[in-house]
Amino acid sequence: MSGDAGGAYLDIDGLSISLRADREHRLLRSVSLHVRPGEVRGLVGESGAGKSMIGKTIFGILPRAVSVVEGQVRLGGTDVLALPEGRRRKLIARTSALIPQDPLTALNPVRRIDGQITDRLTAVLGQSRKQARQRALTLLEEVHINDPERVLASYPHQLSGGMRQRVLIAAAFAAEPKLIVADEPTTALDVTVQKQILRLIAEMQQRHGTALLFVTHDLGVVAKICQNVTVLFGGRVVEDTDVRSLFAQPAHPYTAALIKATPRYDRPDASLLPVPAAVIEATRREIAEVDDAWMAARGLRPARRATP
Ligand SMILES: Nc1ncnc2c1ncn2[C@@H]1O[C@H](COP(=O)(O)OP(=O)(O)OP(=O)(O)O)[C@@H](O)[C@H]1O
Repeated sequence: MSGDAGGAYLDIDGLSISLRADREHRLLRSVSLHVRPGEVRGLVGESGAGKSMIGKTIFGILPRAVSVVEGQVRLGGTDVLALPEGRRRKLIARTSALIPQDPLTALNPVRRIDGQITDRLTAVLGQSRKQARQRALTLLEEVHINDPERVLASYPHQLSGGMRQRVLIAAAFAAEPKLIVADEPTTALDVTVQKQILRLIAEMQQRHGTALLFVTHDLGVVAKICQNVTVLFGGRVVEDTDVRSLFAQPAHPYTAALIKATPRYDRPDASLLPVPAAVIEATRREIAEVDDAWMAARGLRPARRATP
């Protein structure tokens, strides 16, 4: 495992979250993860691994049923979990942005695109409406929208899925955030549009030098745009490495199996092997042991053998 925190903008250290109703059942298990300015880090795992919970913790939007048990989430050195609600919101608005999975639900259906980009600029950067509108036009050009005036005047339903995602990418970069979390941003799009959007996110990230945490279940996407990767299983980090090493020498058997289960763009005919049940079982056992040690260290009762 690498996990070098030096110079990172986002530092997550020992983060555990659990259900309020059962604090010993952790959904995230002592997760540590770091993203430096200019770095693209993939956060990979199958459905239910806890990827979205990490993003939700950073943005302070965890579901009510869930709470943080321990750990730190630092943005530029400030622990957001230790801040009072108002200050936390301000810090996050000033420094961080989310590119969500589903562009349609992320946009307000009854407002024109204009206000949905410019609000952030007036509120966060204190720009006048006129300045904000000019900046919005420039941003839409940056995301390769040819007729930005028309798009600013449109309602979300008047745009295609790909166009809506371009608008959200423009909105995410609008206030020059230090950190962007992209939460499966291409899942809702068809394959050709996915490729364009992926390329666009990479291009914008490089131009702006942003720290980017790219959440995905697809190792193929990781190979394309990430430098480093954190692999989650059952809310626990099983591997944290650079992308080249991940594919050349996966350290964890689960990661090795996941690679074999991932379609390759360069070898579309290669056969795919599902992750073997034995690997999943062994990884679950490993996590159960970690849970036992975690509970013992806190003087809690010996663990039930719950599956992660
Ligand atoms: N609102 C909620 N209340 C309680 N538990 C939840 C809630 N949402 C998710 N969970 C649980 O938290 C765990 C992690 O879920 P999370 O959505 O972070 O996974 P994920 O890796 O993002 O999956 P996906 O790729 O399907 O979005 C799962 O066990 C899930 O059942």
